[in-house]
Amino acid sequence: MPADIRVKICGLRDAAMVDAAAAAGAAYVGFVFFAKSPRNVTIEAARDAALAAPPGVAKVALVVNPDDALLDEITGTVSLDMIQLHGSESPERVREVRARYGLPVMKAVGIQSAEDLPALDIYSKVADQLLVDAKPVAGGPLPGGNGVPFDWRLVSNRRWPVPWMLAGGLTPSNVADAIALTGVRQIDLSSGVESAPGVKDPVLIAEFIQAAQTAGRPRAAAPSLR
Ligand SMILES: O=C(O)c1ccccc1NCC(=O)[C@H](O)[C@H](O)COP(=O)(O)O
Repeated sequence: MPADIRVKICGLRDAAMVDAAAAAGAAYVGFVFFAKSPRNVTIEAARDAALAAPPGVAKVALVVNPDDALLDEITGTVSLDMIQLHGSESPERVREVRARYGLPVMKAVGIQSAEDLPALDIYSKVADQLLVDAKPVAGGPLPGGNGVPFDWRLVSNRRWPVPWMLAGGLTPSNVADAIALTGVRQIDLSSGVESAPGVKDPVLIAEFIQAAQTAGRPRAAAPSLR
């Protein structure tokens, strides 16, 4: 039987949110370091929140075109398992960050049309994981976390040499379709489990993870009539 679907709940801001995500079965928790986001955390708040993550739950720092000074401060303060680069970082920058911090790097790639797909092949050669997300609206305030899906058929049953996560507008109601259509085994989301911008809802988190894991399990064979 394939392993369970692994869910990353992104944009957690305190220990209570981390507790709720971990209790519901999240495999990853994400902290957003981006001042314009309603999910932005200070480095100190992320440090405290990360301490609430039990062993086995990976702690991810999400940054957008970070310089080394910011990454030095984050990685020197917060206990982390992965860095998520969510800006326009080049493949060379992905390599540099991996080498400098000794942490796995997940590179987010925004998808809107088939023209965006070659970037996934390029980044799959330098990153440890890919985050296949909806492309943000041009001129919009946030590079991610916009609650907007893309056309999942573009990545239907696609594989890369590294693991990947699907993101963009996923909710408890549409996650089963997303899994069925793409064959993805890892899911990332943020706004789909919020009661208000930046405020995670523990009930929605539990509902989402339950829906994702149910959808990811192979169906039992129909009983024989004889
Ligand atoms: O979530 C944010 O506020 C954010 C800000 C800046 C860059 C990226 C951001 N989020 C990226 C994520 O990893 C989200 O989980 C992903 O884009 C999906 O978001 P959603 O469509 O809200 O589920």
